[in-house]
Formats: sequence, C-alpha cells, structure tokens
Amino acid sequence: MNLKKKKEVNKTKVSKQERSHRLKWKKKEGVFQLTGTNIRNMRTELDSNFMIAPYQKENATGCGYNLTATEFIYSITKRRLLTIHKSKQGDTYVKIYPNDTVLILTREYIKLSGNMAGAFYSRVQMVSSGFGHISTTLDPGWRGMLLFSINNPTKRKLRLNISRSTDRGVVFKGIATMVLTPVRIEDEETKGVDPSLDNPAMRLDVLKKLVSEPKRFWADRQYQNLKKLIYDLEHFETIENSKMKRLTDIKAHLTNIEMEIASYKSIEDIQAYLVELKRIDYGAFEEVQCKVKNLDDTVCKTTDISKDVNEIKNKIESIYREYDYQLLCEKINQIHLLIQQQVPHVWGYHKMRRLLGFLLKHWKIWVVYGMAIIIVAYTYNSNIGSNDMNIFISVVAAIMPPFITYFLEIFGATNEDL
Ligand SMILES: O=c1ccn([C@H]2C[C@H](O)[C@@H](COP(=O)(O)OP(=O)(O)OP(=O)(O)O)O2)c(=O)[nH]1
Repeated sequence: MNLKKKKEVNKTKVSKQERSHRLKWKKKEGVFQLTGTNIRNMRTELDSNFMIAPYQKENATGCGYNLTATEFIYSITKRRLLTIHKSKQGDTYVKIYPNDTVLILTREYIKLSGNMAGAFYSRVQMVSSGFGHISTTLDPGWRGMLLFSINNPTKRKLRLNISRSTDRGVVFKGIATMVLTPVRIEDEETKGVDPSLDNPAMRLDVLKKLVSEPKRFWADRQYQNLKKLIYDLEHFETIENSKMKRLTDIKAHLTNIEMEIASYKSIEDIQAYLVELKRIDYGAFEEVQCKVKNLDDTVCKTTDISKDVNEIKNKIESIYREYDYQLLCEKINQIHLLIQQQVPHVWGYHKMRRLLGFLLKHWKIWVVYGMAIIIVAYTYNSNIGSNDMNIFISVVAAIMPPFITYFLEIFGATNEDL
C-alpha cells in the first residue's frame, strides 16, 4: 500500500466521536499530567477517555490514582500463588520471601482511549519498607486489569498488606500510583495514537507462560490449581445475578423513555415511565439513582419537550454510561470473587502456628530453658528416690515463665505486632 493510500485509510478510521475527544484534549494542551481532581471529575462525567473500575475516590491522589492488589499474588521463586494470611481483625496480607519477585493482579480494570497514556510508580511507604521500585508504562487504548511485578531485594521476609478492615469497611492498600497524561496531538486527523494493542488484559500472555512449563510432580496440586485459575480468568463469563437483573431492568425502562422521545414525545407518557424508573430498588447503585433523579428534575421542569429534548437526551445518555460502568464493576467484582475462591488462605489466629512462631522468635530463651530443664532432669536422675516432689516443683517452675510470657503476648498483643 502506498503512503497516500495508507493516510486515507487512517483518516477514515477516525470516527466523529474520536475527533471530538481529540479536539477536547487539544484544547487542554496546557494539561501535562492529570491530577487527582481531574481523575475525580472524569469519573463523575464518565469521560470516555478514561475509565477505572472499581473506582474509590480516596485513591485519586495528588498526582494520580493508587492501584490496589487482588489476592492473585504469584511467587516467581516458589512458582506458586502465595497464601493469603487473614488476621482475626479481617486484615489480609502476604509474606514475600527474601530475593523473591511476585506478580500481582490489580483489582482495578483500566480503560484508556487513544488520547491518553500513563505510567506506574512505586509508593514511598512500600519502597521504604524494603520493596523494589515499580516503573512501567501504560499504553494508549489499554483495556483490562494490570499485572505488577514487585520484588523483595532484602534479606528479610516482607509483609505486603492487601486490605485492612476499618469502621468504614474494607480499605484496600495502594501498591502503585498510576499517572495519566493526555497524548499531545498535533493533527487531530492523522496523528492520534491508534489504540491497537498486542498485549492481552491481565497480561494473560505472561500468566499463561507460568503454566506452560512442564509440571513439577512434588507440587502438582498447587500447579493444577494455578493452571485452572488462569484458565478460568481467560474464559471468564459474567454470571447473571440479582444485581445484574436490576441493571437490566433500569436499562429496559430507559429504552422505553428513549423510544417515547423519538416517536410520540408525550411529556405525560415520559413522566409515567419515569415514575416506573424511580420505583426501582437501586440498592448500591446510588450513582444511577442520582442520575435518574437528575433526569426527573429536568423532565418535571419541561413545558415544551421539543425545546428541552437535547438536554433530556444528554441526561439519558449519562444514565446509560453509568449503567455500563456499574455493569463493568459487577463483572470485575465477580473476577475478584473467582480469585478469592481459588487462592489459598490461612487464618493468622491459628493457635499452633502462633505457638510455633513464638518459639522461633524467642529461640534464645528456649535454648536457655532447654538447658535448665536438662540440668534439672540430670539432677533428678542422679537423686532418684530422695526428694521427688521438690524436683517436680523445680521442673514446673523452670517451664512456667516462658508459658506465662507466651500467654501474655497472645492476649496483650495487637495483630500488627505479630
Ligand atoms: O506494570 C505493568 C505495566 C504495564 N502493563 C500493561 C499495560 C501496558 O499498556 C501493557 C504493555 O506494557 P509494556 O509495553 O511495558 O509490556 P511488555 O510486555 O514489555 O511489552 P511488549 O510485549 O509489547 O513488548 O501492559 C501491566 O500490566 N503492568
């Protein structure tokens, strides 16, 4: 294909909507990197240049957005998914071994248009606790969850927190900051970045390589579990649940209103459909409810439908966008649950594990007490029959203090200390 023809094909590929977005960003040429406020506004408007699901407004920080981890955390050294520890308080974390690198799937699904690019950076708290740096890029047009690689270059085991239970519910810990930049477009007709990508969502290409190696017979069960999980993620299909049915219901009512506007334009009929729409139990879909209320306010004020038709159509369009977003969130939520169901968990409050942990932590004390007991036992053996009761008391007295220390630690310590 010659250059002229190629240019023509490129030109026809640029849709009207895409052109308007490019113009919009061109106008904002002064913007170099999006701030947390820009990101918050984009979520409110459901701007088609950038979508993040699930979105948590607290995670939109000064210069970007903090991404959080799912429980899919694969150890390169151990060649298996790491066990998720759950404390009594409901906090979750993993232990990353010295010199290990882990691959972590993010909880967030990111969708970028061809007009935006991004990068990921480490968080100070993480790198200062010993973790290696993150410094990777996000291509324009990316769609999907992300896979981060984090290493532990220290000689100590490091704890990577996933979530923490608070009075406000579960708060997920940011593991990397994503910064976003509008792509500079000199000629909106031809020079926009074509959002065609060769890397699949969740970097399934990388994950599939992990299970393409010959299986190891001594860890076959873990290997098979991982293989199944990666297969399930690749072939994931949304399950129609009550939340989704509710969303479908909302969409059906919206379609009726749209049809009414397109054909008869009867304000009374539109209002009647709106009454139905308002009656739906929105549950957690507060944003949809808020947008429906907004539409209702506009319709109530309308006296001449032909004058306000564009405003009404825009409001319906914004409900549709919210509907699409909530549907996406529900799908992502189901992926999180799928991961949670298949990843190994251990409850941190298991007594035996804690006793073992305690013994290991205070091994010096135990060596001293062990020696004391051996000496007592030796004395007992050499004086057998002389004064059994006194020696028994000495043995108990020798063993008691460490147990008292252990029980004090169990009942006095917070989870953070363990
Ligand atoms: O830490 C990261 C960084 C990026 N990505 C996603 C988004 C990005 O758009 C895509 C490609 O990133 P990159 O080009 O850095 O990956 P690669 O495997 O080196 O690229 P390629 O296979 O295209 O050479 O992977 C991740 O999942 N994790």
